[in-house]
Amino acid sequence: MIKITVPATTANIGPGFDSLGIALNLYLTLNIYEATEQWLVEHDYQEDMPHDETNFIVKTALSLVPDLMPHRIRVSSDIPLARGLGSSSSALLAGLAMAKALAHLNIDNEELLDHATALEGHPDNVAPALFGSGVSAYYDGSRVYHAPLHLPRNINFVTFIPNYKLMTSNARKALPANLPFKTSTAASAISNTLIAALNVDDFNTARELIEKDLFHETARQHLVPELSTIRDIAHHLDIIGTYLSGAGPTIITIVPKKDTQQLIDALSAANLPGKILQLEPDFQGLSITTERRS
Ligand SMILES: Nc1ncnc2c1ncn2[C@@H]1O[C@H](COP(=O)(O)OP(=O)(O)O)[C@@H](O)[C@H]1O
Ligand SMILES: N[C@@H](CCOP(=O)(O)O)C(=O)O
Repeated sequence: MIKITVPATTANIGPGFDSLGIALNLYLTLNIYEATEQWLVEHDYQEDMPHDETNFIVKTALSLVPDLMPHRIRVSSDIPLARGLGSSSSALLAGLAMAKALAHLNIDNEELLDHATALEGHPDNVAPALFGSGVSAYYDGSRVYHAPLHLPRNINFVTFIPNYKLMTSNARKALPANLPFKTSTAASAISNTLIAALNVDDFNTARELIEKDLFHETARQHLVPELSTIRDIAHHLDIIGTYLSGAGPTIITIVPKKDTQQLIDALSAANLPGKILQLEPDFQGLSITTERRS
């Protein structure tokens, strides 16, 4: 049996729109069993998700190797769908990794990343899902340039997942078609300075810049009213950097570990409709293991 695991991801991290992302410790697991006549996809999603070759994971695998031999596969995942935690990127990478493993393809992670980004359209989820930890990336339309993002030690990602879904494609429709030159300069300066602050463990500067995004949050905040509520709660505790995870609706506050419980208690008391999780970075990224049955 071949087992593929891919972590969840939180993208943008405030001002790093389509560029910054961090892998988190929720996982999609894909088990690949025997070869079969037709693709057979078992899964435990509550959703109406195809069990045949029209399944997204199989379609992604076939985009890389069109004549891939069908197999019985099983997908299980604790990454919620369409919530801004990179479920589509995890499924997409699982499909590509399956094609690579079954067809014994000789492609490295760079090629895998280019292919995954071409399918996803932006690298900020697929890059950290592939490599683990934090990544800053730029896609020029054919190739991804990327570098690790330094993460402070002793932080948690206090994650509020609303009860409703928001498809990334819909949240992208809310974005402006253009940004004035002055705004773009400021937006990129904020993002650059956030990365520089993280590099020297200056968490005081970093957490302020996390909330100064000029690229996407203002345009999307009407879709996720909880963003301003959670920011207010977090600011009262004076510990905080809160941002819209990916395209939303999940909202994440990066917190020093010591302050985590205090924030979770305050968020729980607000009784917002959704789930609160305490997440941590994943440092491994995508993994493929082969288990031999005796
Ligand atoms: N394991 C999976 N198998 C099949 N399709 C999936 C899987 N995970 C995600 N998807 C597809 O991706 C969609 C969500 O993608 P998207 O809107 O980008 O949100 P997210 O922020 O979760 O990536 C789902 O509605 C579903 O169509
Ligand atoms: N940069 C993208 C990130 C989308 O992430 P997802 O987890 O919501 O798919 C965007 O903001 O649109």
